[in-house]
Amino acid sequence: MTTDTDLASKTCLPCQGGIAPLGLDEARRMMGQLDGWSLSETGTAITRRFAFKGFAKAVETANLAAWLGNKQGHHPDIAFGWGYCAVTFTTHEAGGLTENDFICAARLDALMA
Ligand SMILES: C[C@H](O)[C@H](O)[C@H]1CNC2=NC(N)=NC(=O)C2=N1
Repeated sequence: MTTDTDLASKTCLPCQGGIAPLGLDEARRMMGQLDGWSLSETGTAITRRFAFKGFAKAVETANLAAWLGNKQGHHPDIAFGWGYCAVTFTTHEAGGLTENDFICAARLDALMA
């Protein structure tokens, strides 16, 4: 999809309070630009669960997601253990999803590809 490339080439804007989160319809529309991510039931977060055959890859992925978050100034919630790493993006300042979450998701996908 060409739109994936577009999202991954964007840079997160600093999050500020008072920003309205994307509505559920808009969030669903944005999901069309990502593969492998799932939208939370409330439409306020997106998660991708990476599966591996061991622990080292899970740790590597957690580190990569943390590095990306620091670089973009937009920080994911990360859970990992043997065989998996789950990365969740939401915009705390907005109380839901913003384009920043989709940018970081697309950037992580590009790094993992
Ligand atoms: C000032 C700074 O941009 C904000 O505190 C950032 C930092 N990282 C963040 N990360 C995420 N995931 N959501 C935020 O709202 C957020 N806010």
